[in-house]
Amino acid sequence: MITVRAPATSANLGSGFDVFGVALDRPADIIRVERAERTTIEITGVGSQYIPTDPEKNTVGAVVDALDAPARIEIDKGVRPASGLGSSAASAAGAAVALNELYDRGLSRTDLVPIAAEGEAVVSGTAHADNVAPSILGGFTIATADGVESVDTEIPLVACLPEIAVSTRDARRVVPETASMEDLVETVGNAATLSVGMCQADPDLVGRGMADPLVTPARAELITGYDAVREAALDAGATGVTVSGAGPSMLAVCRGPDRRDVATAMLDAFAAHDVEARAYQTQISDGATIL
Ligand SMILES: Nc1ncnc2c1ncn2[C@@H]1O[C@H](COP(=O)(O)OP(=O)(O)OP(=O)(O)O)[C@@H](O)[C@H]1O
Ligand SMILES: N[C@@H](CCO)C(=O)O
Repeated sequence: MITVRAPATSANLGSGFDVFGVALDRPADIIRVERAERTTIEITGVGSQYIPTDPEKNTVGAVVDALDAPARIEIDKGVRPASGLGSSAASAAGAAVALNELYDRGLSRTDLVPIAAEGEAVVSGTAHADNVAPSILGGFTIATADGVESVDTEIPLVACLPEIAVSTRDARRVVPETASMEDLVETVGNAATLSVGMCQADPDLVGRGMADPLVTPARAELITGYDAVREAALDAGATGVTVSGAGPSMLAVCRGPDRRDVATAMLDAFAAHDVEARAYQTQISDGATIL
């Protein structure tokens, strides 16, 4: 049996829609695989009742097919589904790493990224790699049609998950189909600033570079209390706040000493809107680990 811990991730980071992602040091999914004639999936853990065990409908099923690696698969969910924390991707990423090892396929971590991304197509309709890339490779990742780059870096984060359900499929429907040249220029500048900030492990630059006039405003409307939570986090010292992935989680970048205050401020602001939430005081981390 092979066991893999695959971390939660936060995609987009505002200015990098469908491109940027980071691995979080918690929460994580645990994936166990052993060879079998026919693929079966058992799921335990947070939100497991909402996740299909049919391999045709679970993200790990597409990975099994791509690697031609039938297995008995146990998924212990640490990452709540429809959270904006890469729940569907964590399972796909963990399965890709585990099945590659189990069947001795010899693929590199980079090779596994497009394979795990096939799982994302099962749930959201597109094989976007911005969650599976950081869950497999760790760090800050830039996933484009031409491949994936990753940067090891250290940035303190707060990921705040409200008890609101937003599916990636629904959140993709509100993404504008066109953009003005003015907004594109602003976004390119912000994305470049963010990338430099990641390379320099500078929370100020990363926070500034997360600003996004294109996708985030439409998605923020799906999150009750978004503006108040964002303001509260900034007042408590966050250097930038945005929607995590497709939401409903919100991601705040901060300096290490401010992380606890930022988490408390975000929770209090959600509570003021009668929304229960939990906050992960976290940081950018390594990718999937074989235990
Ligand atoms: N192994 C899996 N783990 C989690 N969700 C899964 C899995 N397989 C299928 N799903 C389905 O995927 C959907 C959750 O994926 P979705 O992309 O909406 O959320 P997310 O991965 O938490 O968000 P994001 O990609 O924005 O970070 C749910 O409908 C769930 O049933
Ligand atoms: N880039 C994806 C991430 C969520 O799966 C989106 O925002 O729709």
